[in-house]
Amino acid sequence: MPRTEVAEAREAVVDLAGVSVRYGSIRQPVTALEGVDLRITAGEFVVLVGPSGCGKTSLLRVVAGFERPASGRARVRGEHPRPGAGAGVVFQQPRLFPWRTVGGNLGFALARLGVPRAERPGRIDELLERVGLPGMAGRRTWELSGGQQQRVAIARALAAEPRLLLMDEPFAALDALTRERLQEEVRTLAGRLGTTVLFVTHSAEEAVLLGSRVLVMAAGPGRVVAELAVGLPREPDTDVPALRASPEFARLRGRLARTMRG
Ligand SMILES: Nc1ncnc2c1ncn2[C@@H]1O[C@H](COP(=O)(O)OP(=O)(O)OP(=O)(O)O)[C@@H](O)[C@H]1O
Repeated sequence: MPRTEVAEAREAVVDLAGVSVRYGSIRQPVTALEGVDLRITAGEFVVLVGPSGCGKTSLLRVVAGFERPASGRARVRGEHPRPGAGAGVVFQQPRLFPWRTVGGNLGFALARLGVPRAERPGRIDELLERVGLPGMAGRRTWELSGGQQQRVAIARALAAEPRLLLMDEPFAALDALTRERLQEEVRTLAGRLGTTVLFVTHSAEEAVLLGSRVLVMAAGPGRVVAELAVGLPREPDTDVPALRASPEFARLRGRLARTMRG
């Protein structure tokens, strides 16, 4: 690897120092986050876990550029975070364009990325295949179930093959089988493309399966209280179903669940 690439690989993609986020009024302030430090380097898959209200979404919103910290410093690749700066974002709700078809939603994203018109139908079919919705390009989004809509939103984020992917409980509304399938898809894809991911979940199992590093947060005020390095294999050809069944996976999941309870 040339020297510049080595330096880039070590450079922080996300760099937060002493970040605090406050909502509400001066009379009734809500401190969602207090003094959070977070450094994520290229290719890391960082998962945030913690009880409801501990500031996970707020942290993601700071990195996405939707929320400005009340104090502290936030940088994404050395710059102030701003929406549309290249990070792919998947929210808890799908937020699709209701007036476009499924293919229209994906085609719009591909067009914005400069994918030539002639290549778009093939790319759309491939993306829908990946999220388990083959042949659904012509459907209206309102004809889809909530879980199916969320899969379209995930396909839209994957379409851009972003270098930074921010995901806020993206699989929460899906049935167990679809969730497992998409966990495997996102894990493999991120590994193959070297995508840096910041992912929010309530599930210790999901956190250990996906994350190379898991940060445990606590509320009142929202902060990071523990960190777990996950040393499970991440090569693109990893047999993920076998990994799920491995004793090491069970050990890590148990350890994280205990930390989350404690
Ligand atoms: N727009 C807002 N106005 C006022 N308070 C807010 C706002 N958004 C979030 N909060 C408060 O900030 C705190 C952190 O919220 P946040 O959504 O970041 O937590 P979370 O860990 O993502 O929660 P959950 O797991 O339930 O999604 C909570 O106390 C919440 O009530």
